[in-house]
Amino acid sequence: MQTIALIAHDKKKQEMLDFVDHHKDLLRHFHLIATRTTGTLINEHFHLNVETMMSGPLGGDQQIGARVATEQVDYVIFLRDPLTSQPHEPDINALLRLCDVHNIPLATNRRSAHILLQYADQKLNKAQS
Ligand SMILES: O=C(CO)COP(=O)(O)O
Repeated sequence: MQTIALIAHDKKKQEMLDFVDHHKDLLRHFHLIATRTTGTLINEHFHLNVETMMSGPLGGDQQIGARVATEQVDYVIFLRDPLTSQPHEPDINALLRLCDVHNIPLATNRRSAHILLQYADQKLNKAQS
């Protein structure tokens, strides 16, 4: 099963919930991992069995980065808040960098996340046919 990492900054959490609601039938076919608050919220609303790491500011981005570095993540959806400075900015940048190092598809806003999931859906259907 392929793995998708889902991460949202605080001001993007509702957007992430709306996004997951829209795509939940597809997301059920993936192993989902997330930073703690994001993943807990998704689990409370949709029972998608998201595996949670630590919260972003406490090292969750780094934990997901470690999974990216060890090729255990296939896609990353990170709804970032570009208008609020984050205390753990270096961790965020490290995660984005690792996605580029390992050539992992990364979407950092909702529209690109939709496109990413359309692609993931096509790949899934191809693999199943
Ligand atoms: O801060 C985050 C990503 O940088 C998200 O962490 P939480 O999901 O724990 O809020």
